[in-house]
Amino acid sequence: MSTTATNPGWSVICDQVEKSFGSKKVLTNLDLRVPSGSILGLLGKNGAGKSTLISIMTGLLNPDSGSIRIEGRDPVHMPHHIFGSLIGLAPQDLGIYPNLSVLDNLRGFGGVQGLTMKQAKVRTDELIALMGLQAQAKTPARNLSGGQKRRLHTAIAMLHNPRVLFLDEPTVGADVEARSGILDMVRAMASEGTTIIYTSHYLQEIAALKANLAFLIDGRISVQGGLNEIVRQYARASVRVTFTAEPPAHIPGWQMRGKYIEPDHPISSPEAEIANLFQQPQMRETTVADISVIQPDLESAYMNIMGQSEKTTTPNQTTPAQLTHQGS
Ligand SMILES: Nc1ncnc2c1ncn2[C@@H]1O[C@H](COP(=O)(O)OP(=O)(O)OP(=O)(O)O)[C@@H](O)[C@H]1O
Repeated sequence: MSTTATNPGWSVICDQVEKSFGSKKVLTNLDLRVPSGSILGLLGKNGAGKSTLISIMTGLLNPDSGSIRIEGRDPVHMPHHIFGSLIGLAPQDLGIYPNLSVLDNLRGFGGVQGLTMKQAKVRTDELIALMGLQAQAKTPARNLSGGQKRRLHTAIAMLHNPRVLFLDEPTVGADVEARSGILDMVRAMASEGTTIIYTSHYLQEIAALKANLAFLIDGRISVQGGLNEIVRQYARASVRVTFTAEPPAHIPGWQMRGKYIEPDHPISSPEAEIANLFQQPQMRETTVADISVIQPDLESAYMNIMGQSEKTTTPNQTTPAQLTHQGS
């Protein structure tokens, strides 16, 4: 069956996926759809099940139940050669040969992934330039810095230009420069039409990639949508009023945080909150050092989404509204 005939527009489809380790249920009734050619930021707390889900989507782990399609095919039963050409995976643990140079790692893995020697050479040169590792091309991988190793590891998953690329925390341990190099590589792959599933705890990276977002909470994708859509729906503006000395005694609707106070509730108009604050009698005896308006952003949305999930007692009831996949 052709991909387009069965799943027009979807690179990844997970339906009702369940996975437990012993008595521990990690994924439960998980549904996920990822449009072809998009970048998905898969977000969730430590231990939420992101790596487990990636292992299932890449056929390394069997689900207990449910169905998975990658480009219309079941990853578990896919012939090895087709699987290899469709999927690229950079897991969290580094997979490079320490005694081989950067060049030989890339050319060697290129051969394993079915590239001809000529293709492997061309692609290796491209990736070395993209990674900014020209000066280290002949350096044994064991002598690279942590961030350089991480770049090499990520590049290996990209060698064969897979249709779907899974990157599990690709910037862990990377410094600012290495991180920027990895983001450039991801953008380059996305611009070629590769679908990318990207996990990270660095929200700024997800924002910089303009990725769509999926929040894995209590074993399922509880919220999914475009970046702007998520920020619009879940992030809140706030205001922060800092005092030169001690903040005033308790003001209803505000909470103290050291030398500053901020509203203890979601606000719709920062200006109205500030005007209201200055009408309070407690404010007469104080000297204000600074008033800042905090704009709604992904971090605020993340905290609100996670906060909502903590207030629920039953899994599968995490948010009142579930967003669609589109938009950014
Ligand atoms: N092979 C395994 N055997 C038993 N438990 C496992 C196994 N693999 C994962 N787990 C458990 O499943 C849960 C989900 O782990 P997973 O690594 O998928 O989370 P994660 O969201 O990727 O976390 P992190 O952000 O810390 O990388 C954790 O409680 C983990 O201990």
